Amino acid sequence: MTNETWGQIREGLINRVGRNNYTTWIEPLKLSQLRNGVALFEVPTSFFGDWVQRNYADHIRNHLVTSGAPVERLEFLVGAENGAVRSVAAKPTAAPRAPVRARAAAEDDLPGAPLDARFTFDSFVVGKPNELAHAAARRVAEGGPVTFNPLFLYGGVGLGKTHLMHAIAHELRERQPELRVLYLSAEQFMYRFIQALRDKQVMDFKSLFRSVDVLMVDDVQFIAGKDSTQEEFFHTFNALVDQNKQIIISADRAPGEIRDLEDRIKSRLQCGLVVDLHPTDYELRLGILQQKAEFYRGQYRGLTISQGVLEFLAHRITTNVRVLEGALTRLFAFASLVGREITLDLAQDCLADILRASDRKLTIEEIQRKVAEHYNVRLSDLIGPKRLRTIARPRQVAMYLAKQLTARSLPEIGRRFGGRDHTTIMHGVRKIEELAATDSQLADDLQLLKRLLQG
Ligand SMILES: Nc1ncnc2c1ncn2[C@@H]1O[C@H](COP(=O)(O)OP(=O)(O)OP(=O)(O)O)[C@@H](O)[C@H]1O
Repeated sequence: MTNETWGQIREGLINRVGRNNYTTWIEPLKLSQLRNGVALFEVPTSFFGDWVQRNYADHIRNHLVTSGAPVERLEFLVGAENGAVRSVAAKPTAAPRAPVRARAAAEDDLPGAPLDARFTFDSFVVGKPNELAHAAARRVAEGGPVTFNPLFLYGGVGLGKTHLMHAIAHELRERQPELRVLYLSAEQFMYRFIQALRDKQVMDFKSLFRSVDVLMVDDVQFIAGKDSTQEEFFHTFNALVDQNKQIIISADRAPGEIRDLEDRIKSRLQCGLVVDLHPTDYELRLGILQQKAEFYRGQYRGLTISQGVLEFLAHRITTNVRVLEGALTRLFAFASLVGREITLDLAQDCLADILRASDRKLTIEEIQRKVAEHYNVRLSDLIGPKRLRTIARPRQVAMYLAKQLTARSLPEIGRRFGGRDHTTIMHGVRKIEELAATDSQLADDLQLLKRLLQG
């Protein structure tokens, strides 16, 4: 099999892995050779090869076998600039840690935001929901040749985007102090730009932003709808990419979902690696709590917190990490003030408001409204009797989400969908489950809606 044939058959994987994953991980793979049951792919970086090996190797192998190629295993080689290749197994060599001396010289004139010293890789707890974002951030922080540009991190409030960006900046500054690393929020980018316009110093602004080696812009959704800032951002972005300088961006949603952001910017933002920080799961929350509790134990000497209380908090506070941290901080401060032990009772008293807010239940009406808005259909149609496919499918999506995201029974859901029978709801839920397994667009829609509803 040649690379050309691979190019023709690989599209069959879109349904298995979803379009986004296909574009990011499958399309860039070049089949270098297929011999003795081993398919050898060329990949841009060792990180890339590792990720594909871990997550997509089985899909690719099965697909090759069903397409008639006798493949037993996959191997990945990193394509080097001169055409030579090195095996993915080879550990990437970390850039030597240079002394911190050159740092001030490199960044003296940069108008960035200060970095939070606590936001490092060491203090970032890794779990399934943020595994890829963390790995990608680590890769960028190693420095070396730019492999994906930009790195686009997105996710709901308080899930660690800023933490990861600061961690990259800390690490780069330590490894390569001569690099000009600029971190700022999109809001600060806009104010600096407006200030430059007002002071007639736009050329200075442009040359300053084009002189950095690494640009990090946090919360980029802020510039949506702000036309001249978007324009300037677009030119800065292009100038840096042309110079092969690393850009790291964060936002509260994927580039394609940011309203009022110009299409050309969306498409630029999608060119690199787009990574989602998923809402936390129980294990990750517990891990974060354990790490922070360790820190507080040192601060409030003599004060301890039992595993049971930590588990209780991880179960009950599911909104985001910022709230979780806030709860623990309050608990330690309160216990130390009143001189009491941290018990479950104390936690329930002291955190009553946070626990109540976390208990807020999503309603079926909220789900229906969000789904109607997403598919651009009327709420009354979504609940009503119309059988048109353009309405019936969103209706089934809403039924599916109502079952997944609330504790309501099928008859209860049926009542809220215009008095439908529970078997109709069950049919709708099953239909969406089946379709989502093969229809990547639908799977993406479900993921987005869940995030919006739970965020
Ligand atoms: N995986 C993690 N391990 C340790 N701390 C974390 C983790 N995720 C988030 N945090 C902590 O949660 C708090 C909120 O994180 P951060 O500010 O990075 O969120 P964000 O995604 O940028 O949110 P926003 O969109 O509101 O800016 C920070 O104190 C951060 O250190």
